[in-house]
Parts: sequence; structure tokens; C-alpha cells
Amino acid sequence: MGVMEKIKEIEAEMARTQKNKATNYHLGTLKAKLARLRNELFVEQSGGGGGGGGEGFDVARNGDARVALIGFPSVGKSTLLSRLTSTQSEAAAYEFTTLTCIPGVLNYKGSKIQVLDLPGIIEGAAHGAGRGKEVIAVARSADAILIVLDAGKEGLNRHREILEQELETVGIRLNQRPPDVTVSKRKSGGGVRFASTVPQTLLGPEPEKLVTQILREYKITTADVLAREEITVDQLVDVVVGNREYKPCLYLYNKIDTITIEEVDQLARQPHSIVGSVNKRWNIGDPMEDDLLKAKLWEYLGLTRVYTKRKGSPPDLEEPVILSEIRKGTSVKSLCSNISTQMLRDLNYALVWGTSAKHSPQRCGLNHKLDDEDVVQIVTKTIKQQQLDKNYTSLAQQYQDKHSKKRLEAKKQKQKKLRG
Ligand SMILES: Nc1nc2c(ncn2[C@@H]2O[C@H](COP(=O)(O)OP(=O)(O)OP(=O)(O)O)[C@@H](O)[C@H]2O)c(=O)[nH]1
Ligand SMILES: [K+]
Ligand SMILES: [Mg+2]
Repeated sequence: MGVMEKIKEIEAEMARTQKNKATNYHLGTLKAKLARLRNELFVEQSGGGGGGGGEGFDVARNGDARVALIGFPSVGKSTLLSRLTSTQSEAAAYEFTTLTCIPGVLNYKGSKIQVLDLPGIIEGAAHGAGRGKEVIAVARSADAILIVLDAGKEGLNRHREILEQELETVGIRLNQRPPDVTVSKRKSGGGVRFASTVPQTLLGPEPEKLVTQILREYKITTADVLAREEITVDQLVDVVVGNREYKPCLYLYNKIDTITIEEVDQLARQPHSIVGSVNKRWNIGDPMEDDLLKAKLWEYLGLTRVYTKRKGSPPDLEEPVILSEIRKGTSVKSLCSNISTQMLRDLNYALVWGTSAKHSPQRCGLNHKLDDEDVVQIVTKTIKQQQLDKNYTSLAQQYQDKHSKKRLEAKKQKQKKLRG
């Protein structure tokens, strides 16, 4: 039986099984099996775990962040790209106008956000319908996903669910944090031990038994599992499988010019959603204008502007350094490594003005987290400190060399002995 048939069989069995306390354990086991098979299928399809490079869609990463436009055909993705960026992507009233990945750059608050227009996807995309696999591989590479929906389409809620499901299937988790669970494999026996710092109500009456069964599905028989929050079976499976991508996702209900104001009101209440019309420029303006969509994207990407200044000069307000909370973080360390590796090496401390500082300026170390619009002056080590550092590094290197030489010598001696 192929992987696909096995998946279908398990899905059918899960649908048949009533959800209650008595079946909890059985359902949990089935879920773990299903997740394993789906993962196998995905790895197989993307060429042996190569990360799903997405043939034909090899668009180089560019700018401070990357956003992928995901949606059904003809919802207005290309119209949106042409509105947000200086790139023109062909738009038309027929489905599948776009057949490849079209990159554009959105300039906003001094940052450059790469926006990727993509072909529309349909149900079954994750398993290869249309160019779905490639589209979803691009979604995996993005820092945030913008799901575009046609507010006037029938079955709108179902569309939202299908898109979420397609992304879920390949291990993308939308607007979720990685669960606070660690699975540490042990060398010695003793089976699977489960501990939790909080009561677990979602893992059935015998959490340890279920956890053991789920881990067994992934051939883990001895491990310590520690949960620091209440978790679901799906979350545990995610941790065990390991290759999950946690992404912020914003939903744009486009074409609200085609529905009633009551309907608009309903849609605007959906979580993580904004409503608008690309054609009418409602909530989605021109590249140079500030609008709700851009403001939300900025927020979901966790972008932060930091202005640097030199001693005795005003800050450079023209060109902020853009840091991303979800990529490399917004610490002083991220700022320095963003500028140069030399800067990171030479940093003594940073002087920080702005909302992240307790007083202005505050003297901060590498781990200090910066806020949007903070001003930072990097104070480098004195020449003497740098010399001391260098001496120390070279001493450490000499020490290491000496010892590895000794070890090599000992190894040679031993081999000589063995050879007789
Ligand atoms: N009424 C209305 N129509 C819109 C709006 N935005 C886009 N459209 C129309 O929707 C149609 C499809 O737009 P596209 O930008 O080609 O849609 P797409 O999602 O890129 O489509 P594919 O590339 O085929 O997947 C075009 O006729 C647009 O003019 C809007 O806000 N209101
Ligand atoms: K279209
Ligand atoms: Mg298009």
C-alpha cells in the first residue's frame, strides 16, 4: 500500500471514530501515525528532504523580510502586488493568470519588504495539484504569509480552511508559538518518562501512556519529555517531527466593494484579518502611502527600526537599520552583526536612547533588546582592550594547537603499538 492510501485509510478511520474520553488514546495514536505519513510524503515529494526548493520558483531572497501572497485563483494577488510595489504583475479576470513567482519590493518605514506574487492554489495543492507544491515551498521560505481571499466568493470560510489545511499539511504553523515541550532522548533504558509543570487535560486520563505511544510511532523508546504548558497531541507530534515552520499569517479579505456593509463587518471580526479593496484603494493605498495593510504587515513581521549615531553627531534618521523579531531578533548583538562581524567583535557596550532604555542614554550589553525607533551609539573597545583580546585569542589558539598535537602524537604511538 502506498503512503497516500495509508493516509486515506487513517483519515477514514479517524472520521469513523467518535471523539470521547474512551477513544482519546486511540485517536491520539492515529494522529501521530498520520503526521508521520504526511511528513514522509512531503519529504519524498520535495526530493529527499531538500527543503522543497520549489523548482522553477528560485527567486533570490532580497530585502529585510519576505512575504508570500497565498490564495485561490483570481482573488486579486497580482493586482495587489502591482499596487504595493513598483513591479507590474499581470492581472486579469480569468483564473491562473499568474503561472510563476513574481517578486516585488515594498518600501515601508525605511525597510525593504520582498513581496512574492504566486500562482493561485486549489484544494490538494500540498499533494501536487496545479503548481501547489512549488507555491507552498515558497510559503515555507517566507517570513510571513499574506492569505488573500475574495470577500464576494461563495464558500469563503471553507476557502480559508482549505488554505490553512494545505499549509498545515506541509508543516507550516500559522500564528502559533512553538510549544514549550522538550523531548530529550536518553541512552540508558527506562522507557518514556513524561513530566509536566502544569496539569495536562488534553492528553487523556493517562498522558504518559499516550506520549509513550506517540514517541514509539517515531521509534523513540527511551526519552524524557517535559512540558511547561498544556499541550495537544498535535503539538507533541510537531515537537517530535521537528521540521515545523512557525509563521505569522495575516488574512486579507479583498473585494469588499462587492459585499454589503454587514458582511464586511462580520469579516473584519475574524482573527488576524483585515478587509479592503485593492481596486478601490480601501485600506490598501499606493506604494508611498501609509495604510492599514502595510502597518499590519510591519507588525506581523516584527520589524524594528534602529537609528545609529556617532559620538557627538545627531542620529542618522534617513537610513535606519532594520531588525526583525522573528528572524534574528532585535538585540544589540543582532544590530552589531547586521552592521559587520568586525563591529560585533569590537563592541564594548552600546548607548541606547528610546523606549527600551530605562534612562537615556542607557549603557547596554549584547543581550539588550531594542525597540522600534531606538537610537544606538556603539562604543567600541579601546585599542588596548582589542590588543588584550587578540593576545588572549592567540594564547588560546596556541594552547589548543599544543594539545591537539599531543593527542595526535599519542594516537600515532598507540597505532604503532597495535601494529606491533
Ligand atoms: N471588484 C473587485 N475586483 C478586484 C479587486 N481587486 C482585484 N480585482 C479583480 O479581480 C480579478 C483578478 O485579479 P488578479 O490580480 O489577476 O487575481 P490573482 O489572484 O492574481 O489571480 P491568478 O493569478 O489567476 O491566481 C481582476 O479582474 C481584478 O481587476 C477589488 O478590490 N474589487
Ligand atoms: K486572475
Ligand atoms: Mg495573479
